[in-house]
Parts: sequence; structure tokens; C-alpha cells
Amino acid sequence: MTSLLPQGFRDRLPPVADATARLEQAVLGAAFQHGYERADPALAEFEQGLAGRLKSATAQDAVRFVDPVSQRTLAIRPDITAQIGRIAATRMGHHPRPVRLSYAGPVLRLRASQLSPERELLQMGCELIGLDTVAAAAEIVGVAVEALEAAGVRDISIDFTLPDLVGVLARGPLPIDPAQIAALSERLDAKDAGGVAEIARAYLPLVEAAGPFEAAHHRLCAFDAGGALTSRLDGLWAIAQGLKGRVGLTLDPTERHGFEYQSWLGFSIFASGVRGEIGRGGTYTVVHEDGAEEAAVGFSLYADAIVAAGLGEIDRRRLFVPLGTDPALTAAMRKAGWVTVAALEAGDTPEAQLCTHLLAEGEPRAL
Ligand SMILES: N[C@@H](Cc1c[nH]c[nH+]1)C(=O)O
Repeated sequence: MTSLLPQGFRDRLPPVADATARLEQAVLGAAFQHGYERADPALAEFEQGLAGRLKSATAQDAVRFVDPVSQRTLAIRPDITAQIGRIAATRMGHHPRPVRLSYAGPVLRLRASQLSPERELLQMGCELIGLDTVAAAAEIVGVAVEALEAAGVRDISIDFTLPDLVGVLARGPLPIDPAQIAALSERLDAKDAGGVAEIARAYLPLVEAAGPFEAAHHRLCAFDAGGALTSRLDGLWAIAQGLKGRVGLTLDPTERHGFEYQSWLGFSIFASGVRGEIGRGGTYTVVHEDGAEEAAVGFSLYADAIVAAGLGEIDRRRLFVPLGTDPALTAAMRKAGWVTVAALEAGDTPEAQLCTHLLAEGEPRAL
């Protein structure tokens, strides 16, 4: 046997599994305090219901199978956001707007991305359905930051992007052949100046626009000759002002990676010491059963990257309780917050039980 699990899958063992559960609790606890109540969508659902739920979402990266019971194709969720959209549009369709929901659970990807080899990930987040205003987006970004802070993550930075930027410019002040929008977006995302120039020279300043937030924002404002981007740029500025000094802020207006269905606003979340992003979010459109569209905004965090970097982890203190100790004393220790590990045999040792402390003469002693 070469490996126990397929590529991209792994078991979470102690202390990682506990750290992950604590992280989830801290994040959802912070969200709950902002009025985001938890929804727990199904692990799999009809592929049709999932694929078309968010406007502009292309064929999802979902693992599919034919359900022997319904004889229909089911998809295992690759992203919980679309499921929350479905719930808000259907069973909670009559709920007053905006609807605020949180979630946490495993998602499954057909293929791993270049950046992360994992195919099963723990995704957690919040979605606000019914609004995609500056106030709504500012709340969502603020909750994401607060949730991460509550989980012990420090040195957070946020990279904003304008996912529909090229489309807006192409349909407005800087027209290009609609068939070339995708190619142009790709080259801008790759910062391929030569490739951009081949399609439309007018877009070249966007290659240079990325960087620290304020400077990048000024460059974009100067570029925005026709005023087509004014409302987006003003909104972005207002959102960033609320975070200034608290988190690092950058702006990369043509970043497209991972932003498939987001509309006017997108953002990636980073933390120092973690390779790659730990979360993403933005505004998007939920499509109802009757075709009606509804604005929304949300964020998702990926727990494994955070835990792997040792962030969000709490001290692992374990108190070894020798054989024959009064159970009432052990119970009092737990009440005082200790993790107690009882010896069950005479030869047992604190070392064997990975303990950091020993209960001796009624007191915990550090080892
Ligand atoms: N679910 C998206 C992020 C998102 C949440 N809400 C809106 N966007 C992702 O994981 O990339």
C-alpha cells in the first residue's frame, strides 16, 4: 500500500482537529454576535440547483454522481455560498431582508488548485442576502476581520479587487470585442502587459494599478476618465476607511483568480505567516426560481490554512493525574480549566500521556 488516502485528502489528527474545531467556534461565535445565524446545508444536492444559483458562476468544480434513488445527477458542494443563496431564495424567501446567515462545513473539489493541493477543505463564512451596498459590504468585511481576530489571527491584510471591472469598461468607455473580454481579463490578471497591448492598449494602465491601497486607488481614479468606475471607487474607498490602521490594505483591480461569480467587489484575506489566502469574499447575485435576481455579499474562510500556520491555536496544557488521586480533586482541577489526564495503570507517566503538568500534593506542577 503506497498511501492510505487519495491525493488531496487527509485525516485531521490531534491537536489539529481540536484546533480546527476551536477556530470554527471562534469564527461562528463572532459572526453570531453580529446577527449571523447558522445554516447547515446538505452535503450534496441536485447539480442543477447548485450550478445556476449564482449569476455568472460557470460550471462548478464539483464532484458529481448519479443518484440511484432519484436517478438524477447530484453534486457534492464545492462551495457553500451557492447553497446559502438557494436557502435564502427558497425556504427563507419570505424572510425579511437582508438575511444574515453563517455556515461551516467540508467542501469537496474535483481538482486541487495549484496553490492548495487539498481537495477536501473546511469552509466557513457569512452571507448577507438582499443587499450589496457599501454599508452591507463594509459590515461583511468587518465581520470577517473581527471573526479572525477572535480566533487569534493577527496581522491580517485584505487585497481588494473589482471583479467586473473589464466588463464595465468594455461595455462603456473602452469598448472591445465582447469575444475578447475573457482573454483580456486573463492577461490583466497575469499582468501580461504585452498580451494586454495586443488586445487593447487603453487597458495598459490597469497592469500598473495594483499595490498599497491608497496609491493604487489614486492611480485608478486618474485612469477612470469617463467616470464609469466612480461609484465602485467611491464605495471601495468608504469600505477601506473603516479598516484603516487595523488591517493591511492593498488593491489589485484586475485580480480574477478565485472570483468567478463576484460582481462589483471582491476581496482576498491574508495573514502573515500563512502561504496564500485564508479567505475570500465579495458581492454577487442570487438567482431565484422565477429568474428574479437578488444582490448579496459574503465571505468564506478556509480553516486548514489558518490552523496549519499555527494561528488560532491555544496552548496545549495537560495535567497528569496519578493513580489513586481523589476524583473530587481532579474534578476541581477541570472546573478550574485544566485538562486532566488520568493514569489508568501503575506504570503510566506524564510523558507517555503528553502532559505538560503533574498533579502533585494537590497542586499542578509544570514539567
Ligand atoms: N465562497 C467564495 C467567497 C465568497 C463568499 N461570499 C461571496 N464570495 C469563495 O470561497 O471563494
